[in-house]
Parts: sequence; structure tokens; C-alpha cells
Amino acid sequence: MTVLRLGTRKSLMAMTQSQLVADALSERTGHAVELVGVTTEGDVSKALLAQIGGTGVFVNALRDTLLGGEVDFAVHSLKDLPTGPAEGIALAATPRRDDPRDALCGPVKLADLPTGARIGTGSPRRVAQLRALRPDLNVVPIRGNADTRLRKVTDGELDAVVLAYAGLKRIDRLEAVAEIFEPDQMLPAPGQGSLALECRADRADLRELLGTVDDRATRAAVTAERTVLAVLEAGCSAPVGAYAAEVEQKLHLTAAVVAHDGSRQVRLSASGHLDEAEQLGRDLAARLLGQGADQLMGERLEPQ
Ligand SMILES: NCc1[nH]cc(CCC(=O)O)c1CC(=O)O
Repeated sequence: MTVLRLGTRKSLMAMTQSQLVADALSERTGHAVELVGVTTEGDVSKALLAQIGGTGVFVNALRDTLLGGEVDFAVHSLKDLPTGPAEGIALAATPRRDDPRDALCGPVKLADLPTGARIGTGSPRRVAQLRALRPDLNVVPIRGNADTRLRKVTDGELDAVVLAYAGLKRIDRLEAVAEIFEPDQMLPAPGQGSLALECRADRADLRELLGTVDDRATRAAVTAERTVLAVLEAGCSAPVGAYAAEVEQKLHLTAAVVAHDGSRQVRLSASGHLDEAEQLGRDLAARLLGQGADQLMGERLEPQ
């Protein structure tokens, strides 16, 4: 029985989700799994994600260790994976998705925050949707890991922060959640709450082993969501949300592009067969573009 080496970021969130994958794989395949911590550019740089380019900063170092043969597979938050193909690398599995929703963390619900309250988030998607819900709030750009962000609320520097519910659950900080946003209030990021297992494309043996933890409905959902993002040629610095789920054996997809100031949005839904997830995403993206999504994405906020 060979030991599988799992490459992971070293944050508590990453280590926790990687350990969950390791346990599931061991149970299904009988192989022991050893975690190997890797530092990525996203863990080192203090710049805002939107400024350092966003795509790939948490992922590239892990992919390098895969290609260099230092680890057998890597576990990423799927949300952090760029949509483009990576040379020599295969997406071997997307395990069953965790809760995809965003959560408001702080002492009170969104409606109970006073005018001018400071809400921290570095994500243009969350900024735009927060502005649509509460134009009177003061959205403050922040970054850092979830613990650092939550501390800004307990320290009184901010009144609230928005984080992914799934991540808060993994680091055991659900007590900080004041409100969970339904997708019709705040559409999640493509892939939010899901994980991605990557290995070298030429390792058919590993692809088969890792495939034992793949979840078909999750894969279809995240394929549709990420195709929307890819066709819009948007990255994590664009105000784009997309969420798909299986309901009664059909895949239901909703995607939205929101103006940076939250004043307007294009939001559309479609449904189709699970095996046609990519086409579903492609068609919905084309309809979004037909209704002015590219113009909304291109607009920048007036300096305040
Ligand atoms: N960009 C950082 C990141 N990548 C994945 C998650 C949360 C967990 C997930 O979506 O699977 C987070 C933090 C956050 O958005 O709150």
C-alpha cells in the first residue's frame, strides 16, 4: 500500500479541508495519505488580490510541486482555480460540495447595521452585491486569512466582514456568523464551497484513485459555473456570481454580473441536463453578454 502525498496550502482552512479529503480517500482506497504543506504567492504577498492579478496566486506553487513530482496530488479551493487549462495537469475529482453561500460576520444582521457602517471584503463580487443591498454602507477593501479578517471585527476596526460559510465552518468559526445570504441576495462565486483534486495528467493510476471521491452533481454544477466565468473572460476581480445545483435530476444555473456600484445588474437562469453543464454555462454567458454584461464589467467606480 503506497502512501499518497497530498500537497496543500498551510493555512488552517486549507489543512482542514485537505485532511477531510485525505480521510475520505483513505477510507475508499485503503491508501494512507500524508499532507505536505506548500507556501504560495497568495500566502506571502500583502497586496490586494485584485492588484496581484488574482488568478492563480494560491495555485501555481502547488501545481509546480505536482509537476516536479514532490507530491502526488493537490487539494485546492475550487474557487481559487483559474478557469483556463493548466499544461500537464488534470482535475481528477471534485468532492461533494459544502455550503456555497456567503455569510455576514459581525454582531448584527445586514438590515440592522447603522448607516455608514464599515464592512470589509476584498472581493469585487461581494462589494457590488453589498452595495446593491445596502448602498448606504461603507465597504472597505481587506485581505488576509479568515482569522485576520474576523479579528478586525472583534478589534472594532470594522463593523462586519463577509466570508464564505464553508470556509468558516472548516476553521470552526461559525459562531461569528450573523446572517447567511441566500443566493438571490448574494450570488456565490463560481466554485465556492467546493474543492478540487489535481494530479499530473499522465498519471492514469492516480486519476482513477482520486476519482473515487468525485461527486457527479458537484462536477456538473461547478463546470457550468466556471464556464460562465471563462466565457465572460472574467477572473476573481470581476463582479460575477454563478451558482448551479441539481434539482430533480436537472441542473439549474443562475449567473449575474453586477455594476461595481451595485446600481444595476444582469441576472439570468437556465436549466438543463447534468451531462450538458458546459453548454448550459456557455449559453447563459452568451445571453448575459447579449444583455450588456461586458459593459457592466468594464465600468469602473468613480473615485470617491
Ligand atoms: N479566496 C480565498 C478563499 N478561497 C476559498 C475560500 C472559502 C472556502 C470555499 O469557498 O471553498 C476563501 C475564503 C473566503 O472567500 O471567505
